[in-house]
Amino acid sequence: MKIVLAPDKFKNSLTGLQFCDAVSKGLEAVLPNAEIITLPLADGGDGTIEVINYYLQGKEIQVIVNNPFFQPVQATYLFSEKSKTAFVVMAEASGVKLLRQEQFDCKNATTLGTGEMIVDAIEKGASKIILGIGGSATNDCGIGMATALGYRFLGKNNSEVNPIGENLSKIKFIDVSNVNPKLHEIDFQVACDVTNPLYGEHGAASVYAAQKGATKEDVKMLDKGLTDFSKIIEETFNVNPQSVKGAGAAGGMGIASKVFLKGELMPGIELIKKLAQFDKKIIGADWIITGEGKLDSQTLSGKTIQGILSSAKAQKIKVAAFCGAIDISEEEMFTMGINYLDAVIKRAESLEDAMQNGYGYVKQIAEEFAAKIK
Ligand SMILES: O=C(O)[C@H](O)CO
Repeated sequence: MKIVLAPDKFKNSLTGLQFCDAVSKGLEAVLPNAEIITLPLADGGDGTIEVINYYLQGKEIQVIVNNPFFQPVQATYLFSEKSKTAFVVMAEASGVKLLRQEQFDCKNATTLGTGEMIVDAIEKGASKIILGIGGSATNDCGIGMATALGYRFLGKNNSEVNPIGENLSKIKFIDVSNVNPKLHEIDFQVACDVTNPLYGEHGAASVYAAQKGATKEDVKMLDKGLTDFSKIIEETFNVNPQSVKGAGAAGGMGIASKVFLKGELMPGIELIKKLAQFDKKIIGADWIITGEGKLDSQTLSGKTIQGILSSAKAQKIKVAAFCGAIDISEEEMFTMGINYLDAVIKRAESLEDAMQNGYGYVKQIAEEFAAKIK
């Protein structure tokens, strides 16, 4: 029997790897001869660094860069000397997680620090960079990041424009003559957390800027900035930003990654599945066991479990989900393609007990499951 363990994290309770450890122990107690393969996954958000490092076997690199408001901050990225691959998460340098809510002010924020992490990775000799975008405090269409890489954004009288969202409409010309010469030797893969277009009703500013401190007027001004700047992008790179899915991720970092880095954009889960060689490693499996903190109909749209279900369906592999809590009906579960479902909360005395003793409960769930499929 071949069983693949492919969980997301249980937020504030178990990491994906702890889940795999608990489930392996539970399965081995009942099915000592089963072949168990551990492939933790993530969608590009929280917990992704740990999962990526499982596959990359990289070293944590600490570097001082600019935070969203041009102040020094220590940011961490991963680097694997062996595969010359770096994994850079923009939120480390340019994310809302660095700020208190009252500091959110995306019109004045920059992605410069993300570019500085990329420069550091290039200097370390990276030939491939995986860039996770999302959770940003910015709406600068990636001009801060691009500035760190040598692009110059010029306004009236060829004056250099400070790389913040508020200034996008001032840009008349992009000077590419001083771009870091090593930049285009690097293979950039970009994990986007959303698929929004750059501007308009569903664009970066209209949908996300208010969460990052923009007033109604700011949102309008930022959306106009993205619209104006998209024309400059099209003139310079011959790419229509509005036709790029995910262009509006992270305040326009989606399109920035495409035109300035020549990166390939994809949903976070798909990128991590690729890194894990997921579709290859699950060949011939009898079961895939997945899990996450809470399973509800919303979780199933576009997140980690959805990515697992699509791969499992393509190879006709049965799926079991062990979750913290469940908020879907049995009918929904079958429609989604889940064949077996159990939850920690059914056994725990309270939410606190479920969170604190998740490991033991998950192991128990795995033992019961193994006894049923034996
Ligand atoms: O950073 C942001 O703007 C959101 O996470 C969407 O990408």
